[in-house]
Amino acid sequence: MITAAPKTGCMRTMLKLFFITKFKQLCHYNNNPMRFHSTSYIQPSSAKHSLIPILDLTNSYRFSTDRIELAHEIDEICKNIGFFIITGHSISEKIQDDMMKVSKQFFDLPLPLKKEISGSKDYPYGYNGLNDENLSRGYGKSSSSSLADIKESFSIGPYNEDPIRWPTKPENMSTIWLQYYKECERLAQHLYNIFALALNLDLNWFDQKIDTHRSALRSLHYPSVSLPLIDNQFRSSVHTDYGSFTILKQDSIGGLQVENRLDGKWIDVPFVQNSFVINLGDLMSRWTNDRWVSTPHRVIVPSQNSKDGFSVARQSIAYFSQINPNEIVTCIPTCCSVDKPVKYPPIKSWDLVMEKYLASTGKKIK
Ligand SMILES: O=C(O)CCC(=O)C(=O)O
Ligand SMILES: [Fe+2]
Repeated sequence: MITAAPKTGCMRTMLKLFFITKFKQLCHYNNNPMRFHSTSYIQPSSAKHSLIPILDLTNSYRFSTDRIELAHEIDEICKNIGFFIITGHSISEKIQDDMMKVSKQFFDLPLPLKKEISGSKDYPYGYNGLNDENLSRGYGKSSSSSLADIKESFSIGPYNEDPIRWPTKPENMSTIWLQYYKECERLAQHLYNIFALALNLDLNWFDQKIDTHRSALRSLHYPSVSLPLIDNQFRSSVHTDYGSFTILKQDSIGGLQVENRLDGKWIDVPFVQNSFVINLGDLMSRWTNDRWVSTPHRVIVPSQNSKDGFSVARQSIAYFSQINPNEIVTCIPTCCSVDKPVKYPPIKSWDLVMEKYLASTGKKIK
């Protein structure tokens, strides 16, 4: 339960907000709009849709007033762009580096070894090769690409459900992946707590919805290819993520872009050392009755990162946070009212996710 802050705490928070607002105004006029927390206080409305805010979580782990303040900021961001970058998240750089390294070793293996574990309708994880996926097919809008994404990936599901199918090499893959998965699980729990506050719910409202979650961890490799690409071909074609939200680690190569919903222009997601990109998925948007948005994004080959007519390879790691597979997704109580009637019929969370997954892998086209 959230308890009301004592009056002195209230005063302190108000004063703090006042000074933060003033500080942010200064930052803004110094042409540095990216490095502060909120989008809500000073930016013109178009900026709410065209900046990827950077949030430092450090104090939100320690002080409830900071958690509440952060929750307000996150609510604004999730209403407008649904993407933000977090620092101060408590996942060590060593664990992140190990995960990148072991994934690279896997992708460097000969194709038959990588294909030992392939995904199917019954096991939607394992290896997906260069022609296996077109994310925009699941997205199904006119801006979709008809060409496969130029990427390969390896994914796992939860460690406490069916046994995970591991490749035979590299040997330490399972240890490092499980460690990374569990760190993301912890970070996701913290984010759910903040999301609950942002939606005016009890801090622990999401706990029972995620205690048997079926989140997936996926490592992505975008190989070096000769340029120029065929028109309309992408490393990851335009899509929205399917589930609750994504915790993404990207390397410094660049190329991840988010669509500005107001003018359709593409916004680059900057690389920030030791950070994660958080973006909402379709399930969260539906669950909140569209109070929060699941924003289209894609990965292009950035022109500044090519060498001798070839693109430089890129790597990323995505943890797709899902809720319990049997949870019925129906409007979160604080997101619907007489003025905001429920928009969507109830649906089982796993059905929602699988529908899109199968469409993007061509196993079932919508
Ligand atoms: O690799 C990235 O930066 C983003 C990948 C992505 O959006 C996805 O797999 O859903
Ligand atoms: Fe995505």
